[in-house]
Amino acid sequence: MLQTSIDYSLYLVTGRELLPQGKDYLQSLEESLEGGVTVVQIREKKAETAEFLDIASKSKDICARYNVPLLINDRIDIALAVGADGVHIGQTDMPVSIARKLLPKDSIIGVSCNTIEELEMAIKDGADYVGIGAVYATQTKDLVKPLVGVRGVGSMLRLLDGTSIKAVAIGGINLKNVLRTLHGTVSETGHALDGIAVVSAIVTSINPRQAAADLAEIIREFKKGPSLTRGLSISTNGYTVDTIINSITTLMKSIRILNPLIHQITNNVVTTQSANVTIALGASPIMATTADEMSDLAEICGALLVNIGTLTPPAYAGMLKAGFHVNALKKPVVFDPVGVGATEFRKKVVKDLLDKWQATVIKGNAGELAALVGSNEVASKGVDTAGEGFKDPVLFVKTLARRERCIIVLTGKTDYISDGHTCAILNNGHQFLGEITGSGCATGSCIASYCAVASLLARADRKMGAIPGQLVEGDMFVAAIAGLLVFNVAAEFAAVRGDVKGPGTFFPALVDELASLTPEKVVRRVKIQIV
Ligand SMILES: Cc1ncc(COP(=O)(O)OP(=O)(O)O)c(N)n1
Ligand SMILES: Cc1ncsc1CCOP(=O)(O)O
Repeated sequence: MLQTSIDYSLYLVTGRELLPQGKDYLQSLEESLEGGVTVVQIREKKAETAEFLDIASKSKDICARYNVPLLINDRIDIALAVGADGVHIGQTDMPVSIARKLLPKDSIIGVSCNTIEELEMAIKDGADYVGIGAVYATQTKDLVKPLVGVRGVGSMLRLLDGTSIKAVAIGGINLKNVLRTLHGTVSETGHALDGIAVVSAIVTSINPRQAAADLAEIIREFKKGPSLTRGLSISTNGYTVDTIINSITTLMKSIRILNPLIHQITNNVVTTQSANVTIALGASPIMATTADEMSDLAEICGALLVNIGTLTPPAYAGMLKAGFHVNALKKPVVFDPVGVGATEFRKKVVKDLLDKWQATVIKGNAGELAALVGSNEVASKGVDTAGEGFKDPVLFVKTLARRERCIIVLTGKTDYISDGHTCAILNNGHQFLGEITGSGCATGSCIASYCAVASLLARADRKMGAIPGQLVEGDMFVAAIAGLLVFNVAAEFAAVRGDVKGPGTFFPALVDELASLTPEKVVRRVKIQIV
């Protein structure tokens, strides 16, 4: 089989010990191939040589009928004996150079990689493909190395730019997280995985044909969708102020009709304010933190907001579950890493959350976003930015959006929003917003509310941006701008009201203005620049 013709999309690693009771191994393999598995690796950790040989030989015959390459885990001798298409070798197995000498010309050699250093070595050694992992926790193998996480995979994929080496990710990947994994692992340079390797997601199924078909469809749709290169915005022709304003007008009108439910796991300083702001916009808040209810809430909400302002271990457990379920249902997740730079615990939690689920929008001030990327260009004081902001905020948000595969909102006197390609610069708002607590958190509620509307509209009308292979459907870039703009313009109207004497009377007036704000009033005051 020609190396170039190999499709790594859905790579099955076998695991006979995981078969459902009564399910025959060869039957399961054949059904998996019917469902769309494109590469098979026989992984037999406990079989004696004779048994391994028998299984490999029978598996080879079945794979040949489907024209699917068969690889052998670890054992060069078995690969040679059954005429397999190649081998998969781990870091402590046979070196690639020796395997290459022993195997026939054009054999495929895959290498497991857990770190950048291992990947660099695999490239140097001339591997044909790499298996990067484990991405997530898995029950299938006792892991001795740290989890790579989706963002870790993305930073490794960059190294494959300009090479012909293919890459699959492995470890804990299943139907619920496969799209999130494909989306989140795309590198800053746009390098995507060639495929996904799974054991339990197919082998444990009583219907492996269906399990494989479901995975294969998601992978296929992702690969052909523009989300591969565009991330979470939908315009391929570029945005203009007019197109953005038109879309915001639609979102503002639709929110009062659709009244989306916004699930908010937020901090206990701002819960009531954020809920009231959400209602004033025309959406419905539900403020719930308990892990046990996250799966049900994901089904009924239009979007999720996760705000770590007053982080507690139970809320953290809820956040992990909520984002996972919301990702699986392709709904938006807005993430507000409040005060991430303040403590090591917050830093650890933020890294973990972003590795476990994909944020649609990350919103933060300069201090928070600097801490998120580990930069000391901007300092924080608790939850606030200290001193000057970024030297080049436009470049910063564009780069971070590409790295995190989401929309980045950098808040401050001037707000910067980017999808990694375009940046919107907003200059609305009022100084009172900086004199009350929770205005930043409430902005997160506004962004989540409009993200929900954009996603619901897209699902209802394919023309509004629904793309099957995309992690979240609808234009999240415009939705994020809408959230900021509506909140900040309402603040401008509230601040000049006769009944507003200062920050204390400002907040109720702000809620009133949000409740009565029209698209026409927003259009009149908008100060936006697109770069
Ligand atoms: C595609 C793929 N990637 C990684 C592995 C893991 O291989 P290894 O590190 O050799 O561990 P074992 O599978 O031998 O336990 C793999 N098998 N396949
Ligand atoms: C073989 C292997 N190597 C790293 S994780 C893993 C097991 C993957 O199994 P599953 O897909 O069931 O998590």
